[in-house]
Amino acid sequence: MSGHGTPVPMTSRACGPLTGVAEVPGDKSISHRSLILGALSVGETRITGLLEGDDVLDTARAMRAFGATVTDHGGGAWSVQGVGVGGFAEPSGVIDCGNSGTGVRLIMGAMATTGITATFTGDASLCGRPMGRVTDPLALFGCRAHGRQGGRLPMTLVGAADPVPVRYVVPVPSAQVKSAVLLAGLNAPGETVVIEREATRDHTERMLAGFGAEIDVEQTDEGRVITLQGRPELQAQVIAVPRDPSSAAFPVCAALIVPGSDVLVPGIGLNPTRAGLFTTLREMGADLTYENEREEGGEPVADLRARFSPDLHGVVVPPARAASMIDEYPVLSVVAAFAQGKTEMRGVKELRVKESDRIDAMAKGLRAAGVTVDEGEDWWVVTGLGHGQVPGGNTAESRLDHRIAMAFMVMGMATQQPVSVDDGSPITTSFPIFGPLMASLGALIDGSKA
Ligand SMILES: O=C(O)C1=C[C@@H](OP(=O)(O)O)[C@@H](O)[C@H](O)C1
Ligand SMILES: C=C(OP(=O)(O)O)C(=O)O
Repeated sequence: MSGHGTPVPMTSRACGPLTGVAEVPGDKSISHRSLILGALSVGETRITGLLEGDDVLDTARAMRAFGATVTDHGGGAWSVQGVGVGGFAEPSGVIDCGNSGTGVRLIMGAMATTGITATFTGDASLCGRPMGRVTDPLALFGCRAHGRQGGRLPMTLVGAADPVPVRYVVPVPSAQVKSAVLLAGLNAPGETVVIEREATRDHTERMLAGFGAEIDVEQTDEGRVITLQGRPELQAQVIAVPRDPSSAAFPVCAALIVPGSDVLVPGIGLNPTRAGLFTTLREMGADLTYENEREEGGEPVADLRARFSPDLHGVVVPPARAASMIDEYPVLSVVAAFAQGKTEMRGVKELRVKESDRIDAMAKGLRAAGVTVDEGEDWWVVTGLGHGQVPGGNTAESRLDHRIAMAFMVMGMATQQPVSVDDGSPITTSFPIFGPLMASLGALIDGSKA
């Protein structure tokens, strides 16, 4: 649970070259799903490389509350003794998902078609985020939700005792919504069909197949049509969680803007539904190479090598790429500030309903650092000043948003004056070793607890 403690102000200042190997933690999306699918399967799922960030630890606690046995064996090794599809027990207390949209929305889906009732809450950020996007499709299965105005947490879900399968076209590009419907479909008899017009990260589909569910994905004129047969017996798995590309983004982007840098980020998942940032950076002229390309656990993986790139230029990032880099726009906007010319980011309305309104949070901080940002409801444009030309000297609000805090810490590594954030404590939600890892590469960050 994040954001409940004392704020941790942090300051980042210009540093010498960043060099070395950045072993970033496990993938957050895959970590949540490993715990949830482990809890819904029969037998013991063994997981290595689990991200031990607050978001995932909250999901582990929640799975215990629903009756699974979740054990931490140390060093990222965990096991989950599952209760089987439909086997969730009614929790005796409120489920606190902390700062995690993925956690709360996927768990809501997983319990929505069991005849139990559960009450969910979270921190101030999560309680401000829309849950109707999940509870609307869950209502089609027969699940009832009672929350605050605007479909906000705290919220009680009364699961459907007699669920029916659904066919649902996801109205927003969201892997969380898609996944919630699929997880609910697990305990509905018959065929649940989810259609997404724009492809979003496909970890749920891949993992459901891995756990033995009958799931079929077809690309049609309507979009990606995912068909799941309900009431499978999921079989426990052995899972090695790959390192998180969304966390790799921070040392990679830092290396591109700090003179003389040369950083290797090994073992990063390059699933095309997640790799949009790296494509964009290369289009901008980044010296970013994929080394030792291979496949691990059914996912394409490579070691990323990022070197200082003095001649970055602005690009237009197309809306079609948004889902594959949705969490990376904050740090991309920082790189854009050090490029020549405008970087246009379009089709990104979803950024306004993340842990914070990420367009607003970044635009305000970038402007305070001397960078011009124009914005509309679903777009923003950063006018780059070029390498060495970004003034900095500002204190940005992190707004309980880990990605905003880390993006501004990266910016301060290459600005003329240091850059601060009022509260870096949210960083532990997704990247608990951010501070020491960046320091080991040569970054100068004060105040870091993470
Ligand atoms: O399914 C997931 O694991 C996630 C989906 C994305 O959210 P949306 O589904 O809201 O786009 C992303 O922003 C989040 O960090 C993780
Ligand atoms: C949006 C994010 O997470 P979530 O929706 O799980 O809170 C994120 O990690 O950037």
